[in-house]
Amino acid sequence: MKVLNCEQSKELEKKAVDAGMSYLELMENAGAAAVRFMRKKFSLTNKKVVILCGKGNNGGDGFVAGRLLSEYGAQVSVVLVDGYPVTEIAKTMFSRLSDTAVRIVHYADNAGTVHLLVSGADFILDAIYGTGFHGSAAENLLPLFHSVRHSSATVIAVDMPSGANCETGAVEGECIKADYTVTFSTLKNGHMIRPAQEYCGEIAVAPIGIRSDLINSQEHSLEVTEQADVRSYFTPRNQESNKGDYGRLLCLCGSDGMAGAAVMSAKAAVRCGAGLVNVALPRSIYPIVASQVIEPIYTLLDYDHRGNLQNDSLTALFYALSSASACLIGCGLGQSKQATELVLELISKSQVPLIVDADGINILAENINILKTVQVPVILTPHPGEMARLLQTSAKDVQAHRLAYARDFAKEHNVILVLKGAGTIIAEPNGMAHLNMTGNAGMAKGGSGDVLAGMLASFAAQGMDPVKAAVGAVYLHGAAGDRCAKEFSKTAMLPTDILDMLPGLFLEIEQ
Ligand SMILES: NC(=O)C1=CN([C@@H]2O[C@H](COP(=O)(O)OP(=O)(O)OC[C@H]3O[C@@H](n4cnc5c(N)ncnc54)[C@H](O)[C@@H]3O)[C@@H](O)[C@H]2O)[C@@H](O)CC1
Ligand SMILES: [K+]
Repeated sequence: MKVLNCEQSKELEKKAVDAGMSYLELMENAGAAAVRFMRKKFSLTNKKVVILCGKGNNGGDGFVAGRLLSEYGAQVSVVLVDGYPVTEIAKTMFSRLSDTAVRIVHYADNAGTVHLLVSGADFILDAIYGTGFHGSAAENLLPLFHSVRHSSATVIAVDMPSGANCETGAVEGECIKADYTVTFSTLKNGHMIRPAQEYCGEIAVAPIGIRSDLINSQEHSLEVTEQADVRSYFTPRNQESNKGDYGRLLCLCGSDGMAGAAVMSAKAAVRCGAGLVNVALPRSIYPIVASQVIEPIYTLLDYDHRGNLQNDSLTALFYALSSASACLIGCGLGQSKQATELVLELISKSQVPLIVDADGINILAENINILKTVQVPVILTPHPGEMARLLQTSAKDVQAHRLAYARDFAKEHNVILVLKGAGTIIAEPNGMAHLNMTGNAGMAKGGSGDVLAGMLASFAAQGMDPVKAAVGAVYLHGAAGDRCAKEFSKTAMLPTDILDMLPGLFLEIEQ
């Protein structure tokens, strides 16, 4: 599903105007769309509706809604929160209120009255700020925001909850917490990115008369993954095929004390259809891993008494790499000197897509320039803490700028960056980003990331385009996690339960 940023949204409106619509018509349709949404959901006759209007075009939509709601029998008060409108179209819409029963109140002169109206309202329509808002809400409005927060009215935000940045999803000060947000033509960044997303409530995308061919052809740089997208990434397995047709995945995963990561990533890779999985691991953990997952083959790594990898192990590892179609590095690998050397060797020598997770990322963070020399697709799957290490900042800072940081990193280092966490972002080097909405807090447990890495690497090994492999794996991993939460609860579900939900998901995809 397409998501537009503010500039793209303005571009789309301009195209509609070039194609014959007027801005006034767009505003009339926007206000009418908000009212249509309300009428569909609620009975409005004699209901008290307070419409908070800013001085920009978002306020203009509010004036339109006020006029129409009044025609439909609601008792409407329009509050001018910041004085009279300043744009020509909003001024026109304001003037059209003069022959109606709508009561107009200036917040600056009648704050007490406005607080009473808000606290007694059945519905509050928030048309203070829309896509034109940046920074934090004006200080003098904070008591009003406070009243709205404490009112029992149903709050409907027009286009965007006021106080949220539509472009970045940031909420820097007070913000209206809406029960519903009615937006126009397409979703915008702020509806999908936290923390703004949390203020939107249920989001409805309403048409405002812009032709669908203009919407479809509008350039965009963010997409929310849908099941239909993911389904299209898979082709049915050919009846005549054999294991050689489904790729060979080499996994350099696991170390003393972290055998489970190797088990989970390898199991996930096998579950997701790879023809052959080869796990390279220290001989010391082989019995544990192989007893838990028997489908892979194993390349055993032997170390001499000084802890250096023996030559024949290195030869075996590079032989495995030469026949692999993708290589997963890092789950439970540790950050020993030997692991570091191996990771850097594999990254610099690989001729096939590389998936770098967990300790592989930590090692990369110390040697980031190696990415300049890599010619193959590289997919990094950091959680916010690992991303913070890559960027030498804090996880909190990463979380506050998820989309921007993921995008910038992917561009700068020419990698596919999978920034995990609620609302995982997959950023491509060309600026395109994909947002994932599946998954839940029950997945916030050690091991979930190993499962994801194995899934992603499995798809890449089978020849799926690396971006699709990342987008598809993230979506299915979250969808499987959602099924686990339903069946086992968020508290009790295990990362390995995610693996058990994959067959059901693939059955649906294969239909
Ligand atoms: N452009 C169009 O053709 C359409 C626009 N529409 C509406 O227009 C909105 C965008 O309108 P605008 O671009 O006029 O912007 P907004 O109405 O969203 O807000 C801009 C106003 O808020 C003020 N403002 C911004 N940040 C502020 C801050 N931190 N503190 C105090 N004041 C601040 C600005 O000075 C400006 O007056 C959309 O969200 C949508 O609701 C709709 O009518 C559909 C058609
Ligand atoms: K608004």
